[in-house]
Amino acid sequence: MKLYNSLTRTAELLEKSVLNIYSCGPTVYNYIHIGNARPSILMDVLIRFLETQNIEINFLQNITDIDDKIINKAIEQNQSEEIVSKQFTEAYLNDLKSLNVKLPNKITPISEKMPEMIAFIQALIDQGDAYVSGGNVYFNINKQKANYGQLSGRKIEELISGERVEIDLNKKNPLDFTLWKNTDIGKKWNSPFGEGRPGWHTECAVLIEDYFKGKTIDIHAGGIDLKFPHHENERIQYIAKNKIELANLWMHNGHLTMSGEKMSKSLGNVILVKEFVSQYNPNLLRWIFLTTNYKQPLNISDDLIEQALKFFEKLNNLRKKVIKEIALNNFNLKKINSKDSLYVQDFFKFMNDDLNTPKVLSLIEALIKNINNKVDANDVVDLLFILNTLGFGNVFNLDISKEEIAQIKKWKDLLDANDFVEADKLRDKLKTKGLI
Ligand SMILES: Nc1ncnc2c1ncn2[C@@H]1O[C@H](COP(=O)(O)OP(=O)(O)OP(=O)(O)O)[C@@H](O)[C@H]1O
Ligand SMILES: [Zn+2]
Repeated sequence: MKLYNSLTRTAELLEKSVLNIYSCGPTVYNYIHIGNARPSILMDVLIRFLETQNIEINFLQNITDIDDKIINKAIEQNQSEEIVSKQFTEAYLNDLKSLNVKLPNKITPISEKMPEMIAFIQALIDQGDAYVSGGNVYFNINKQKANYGQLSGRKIEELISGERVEIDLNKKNPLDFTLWKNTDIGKKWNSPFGEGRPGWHTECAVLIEDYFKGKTIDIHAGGIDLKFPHHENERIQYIAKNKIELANLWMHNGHLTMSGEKMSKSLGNVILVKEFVSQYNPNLLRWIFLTTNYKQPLNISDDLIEQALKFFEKLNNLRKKVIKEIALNNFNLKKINSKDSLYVQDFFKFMNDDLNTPKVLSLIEALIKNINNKVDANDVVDLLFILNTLGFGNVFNLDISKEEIAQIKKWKDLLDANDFVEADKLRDKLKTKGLI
């Protein structure tokens, strides 16, 4: 398949049978919002799709369980940092489950890798790629000028004059970033360079090095806001330490916005995942994300939610229609053609084209229309396959027991015999079960 690589700014062919993937996980100081769910659902769709082609996936994600935001929350709640991070790690995993997102192969809280972090930073100091100053350890950008800025596509001079860089007299170069932070508050670890905590960029780089044994991974994913400085700084440390690229391909999803502004905890314009799923079927969010290419920004609105509701209503009506065919006309879900149909071929073509999900949704619409015209086993099986691959769970569930078939038949007989009172009673029962 072809995927867009933020590093080379081209769509590149992905042709391996085993893929090592990393995605930056949440900082666990709060519940996640539906914007945070965009990278999770994106990776879920990508991985489910790759798995249909028997590609083996090794997917690692971190949990940032040490951070200033967690410390502040712990102080605010008068609780330990461990309790706060444990509470929100569990909430995060629950939210993923509620969205039918398959968990990564490995989820590692960064606090579990402290000796590895310290060894990594020490190695960078030993080789002159990092230095101790004012109790902190900084990465030495001057030594890596040739590689720095490649991911974000910015020149060092531009970055230095940029307003995002804070002036710090401890630094040799204003772009030098913190690998180890000497701090007064929060949990601290002992290290040869003093008590403190690792910086966020180092955490991801070390986890990747540790889990993937210092190799170049295939895909590194995360939201576009992480491209600079976070991913740039992850990458440069890895290059300095291991003399190889961190990732062959960098994948960045666009932001979910609300009224045109990035959905963000700090701005407060958030819909939490747990709020969303208590109000709507979680599949709505997945559908909403698929309406737009993952690289583009996506604005959530009442109108879009309305469109999603309509789509699932249509799908549910179709499901009932097929169930009726199964119960009353002995419709059999066996595929007649063993070869991939044109629909499935198109599905692969669109997905292979950098996950062109808007086109996939149009394809689903066409398939639904076709089945509505004539309930055909090949079409129904194709629709099931496509919905399943996209991770829509059992939204198009056609399972029906013999007993339920008998009840639908009986309802039909009662109607034919004009026994409307009994027919209505049975109809209510079948309706509650979502069968008609
Ligand atoms: N509005 C958004 N749309 C899409 N992805 C987002 C959005 N906000 C955050 N992300 C992504 O969610 C993932 C988790 O990030 P993280 O926990 O750092 O969120 P965050 O940046 O703290 O959120 P916020 O900006 O709301 O405080 C990252 O990959 C990040 O890029
Ligand atoms: Zn990261």
